[in-house]
Amino acid sequence: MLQLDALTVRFGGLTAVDAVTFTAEKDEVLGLVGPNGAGKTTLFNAVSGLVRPTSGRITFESVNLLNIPLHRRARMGIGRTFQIPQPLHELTVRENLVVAQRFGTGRVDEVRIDEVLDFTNLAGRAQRNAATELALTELKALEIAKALCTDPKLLLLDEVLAGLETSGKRRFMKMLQDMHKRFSVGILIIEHDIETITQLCDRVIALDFGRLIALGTPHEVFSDPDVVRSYTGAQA
Ligand SMILES: Nc1ncnc2c1ncn2[C@@H]1O[C@H](COP(=O)(O)OP(=O)(O)OP(=O)(O)O)[C@@H](O)[C@H]1O
Repeated sequence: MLQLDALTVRFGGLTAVDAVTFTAEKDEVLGLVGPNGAGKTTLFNAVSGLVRPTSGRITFESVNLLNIPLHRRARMGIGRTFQIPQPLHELTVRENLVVAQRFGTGRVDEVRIDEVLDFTNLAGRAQRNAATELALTELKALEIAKALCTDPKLLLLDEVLAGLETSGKRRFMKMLQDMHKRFSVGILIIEHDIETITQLCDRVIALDFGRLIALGTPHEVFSDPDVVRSYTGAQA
């Protein structure tokens, strides 16, 4: 579904993503790991259209994304969440979903919004102010809900589980697994926690200094000497 061929993003002299090649399929949950600064968010930005690649190619369902702007990528089915939840201030939870859906699809589908509110356990909070009246777990659920409203085929999730305590994290992981099946949405997820990635993902990509250093099952990747070294080095 999504294919990256030698994708490279440079910021001046810094190569944030360095000739990365891989394919993500609709029926899988794919993890993206690597130490801080490895290039994970930049890769997401290139796929969603926030950053223009320096070289290489990104195709989605065989369409070259190079000259396709952000909103059209959303309409093609590429959804994303941000590391720091970004609700629209002054608006309720439901209004946030309406805005996100209109941007991502060009229309408003109240039935879909109700279904998504229900699925993300936000139905009881629909009339609350999204910026000031939600707990962290609810804010993160809203990020997922905003993306789900746009009927995505592929969701890019940027550290959606970060900051949650154990039980919240467990509930959220279950929601992501259910979402993958119920809405037939492929998932590409950035996450630091090895246990979470191992439980959630079919395959994992490890980046280090922008380069893809391992790709395989969680077990294969987390036992790869280069990955162990990159994680140990990062902690040291
Ligand atoms: N707009 C930008 N301009 C210049 N440098 C940038 C820009 N965005 C990211 N970088 C740099 O590119 C490199 C990769 O950053 P990126 O945020 O993609 O890493 P990451 O793996 O997502 O890190 P983290 O886990 O901390 O979120 C870093 O060295 C970062 O400082």
